[in-house]
Amino acid sequence: MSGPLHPKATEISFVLNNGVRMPALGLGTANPPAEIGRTKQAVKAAIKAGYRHIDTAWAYGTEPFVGEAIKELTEEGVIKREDVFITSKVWPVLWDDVERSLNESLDSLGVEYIDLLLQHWPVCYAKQEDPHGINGLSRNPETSNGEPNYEVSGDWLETYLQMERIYLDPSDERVRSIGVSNFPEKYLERTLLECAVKPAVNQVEMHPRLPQLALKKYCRAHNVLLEAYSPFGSHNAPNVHIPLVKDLAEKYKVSPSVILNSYHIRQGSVVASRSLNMMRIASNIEFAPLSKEDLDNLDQLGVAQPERFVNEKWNAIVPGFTGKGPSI
Ligand SMILES: NC(=O)C1=CN([C@@H]2O[C@H](COP(=O)(O)OP(=O)(O)OC[C@H]3O[C@@H](n4cnc5c(N)ncnc54)[C@H](OP(=O)(O)O)[C@@H]3O)[C@@H](O)[C@H]2O)C=CC1
Ligand SMILES: O=C1O[C@H](CO)[C@@H](O)[C@@H]1O
Repeated sequence: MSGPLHPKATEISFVLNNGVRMPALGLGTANPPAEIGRTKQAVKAAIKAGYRHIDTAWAYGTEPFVGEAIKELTEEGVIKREDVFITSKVWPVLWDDVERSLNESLDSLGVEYIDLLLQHWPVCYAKQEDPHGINGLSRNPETSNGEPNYEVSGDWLETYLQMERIYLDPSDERVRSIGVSNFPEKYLERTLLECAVKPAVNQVEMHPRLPQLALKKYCRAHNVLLEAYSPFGSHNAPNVHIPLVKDLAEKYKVSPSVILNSYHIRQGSVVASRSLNMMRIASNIEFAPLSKEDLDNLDQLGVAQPERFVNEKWNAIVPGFTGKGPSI
């Protein structure tokens, strides 16, 4: 008899604070612009490999491809719509127009509802027409001197308040859960104080080089499920080369990326990781039952010197952000 059997990452799910069940492992789709055309095949391969959670966003430009993949697999009888958990997000240019963002996402995805709508960032961007942007809007609008063009009179909480009104309307079935992304503790605190619906999820950059220990403690205490993004360190996956990660991959006989996904799932967090490579999508479904000591050792990697891989120009203005922003 071989060692104790444990589930694959794709067989693990968590129950959100509103009772909705969310698969622990999501396929990320923030693909580089040149690779966006590969999204459909990656989503189809992931679902055939067992993934039941796809992470996308209004801002990625990949929603139509995610939708095509789900439509084709539904027509082939591989899945039904209700088998797949779809997350999308409201980008800062539509901070004050959640209706538009949600309707454009539903239209692009070709679905009647999404399972989790997130406020992408607690930031208000100005709207600037851009025929080469997302649905006619510039994704990262800039002023004439090349600075980010913020809507300085905007209150970032307005986005979540609009999401909450949609979520609480009993006649509106477009969204099953609402949450936030890139909210440091202070922002969560204000949201919990001023809003009626507690965010189900806070999706943040999180990995051994950015363990987010304080935020993890806060979210746990307030029953907000933490979801890790960029677990591999984003483009080119720098985290797969961390010596401790490679040692643990040897120990548990899995790939380093499975260690990086399991690091979150083992601690009760959801994780969204991306791959366009069919072999890696298939092997990333594995799970390693990391020990408490393994987890603590991985956490320590980022305590002394946190490293953030996803840097937006506004990292510097979102207080409470850990790690370096482009201008810090
Ligand atoms: N809310 C937010 O603000 C953000 C959300 N996200 C979400 O999180 C998802 C994941 O984060 P993301 O930044 O995309 O990057 P990840 O940390 O998931 O890393 C993606 C990279 O890892 C590589 N990779 C995947 N599997 C392996 C493997 N087994 N071995 C070696 N390399 C591997 C991929 O290359 P290859 O394709 O060749 O396998 C790709 O280059 C995003 O796609 C998005 O959905 C991301 C950033 C911000
Ligand atoms: O969700 C997101 O993805 C990109 C980085 O891949 C980032 O700009 C945004 O927050």
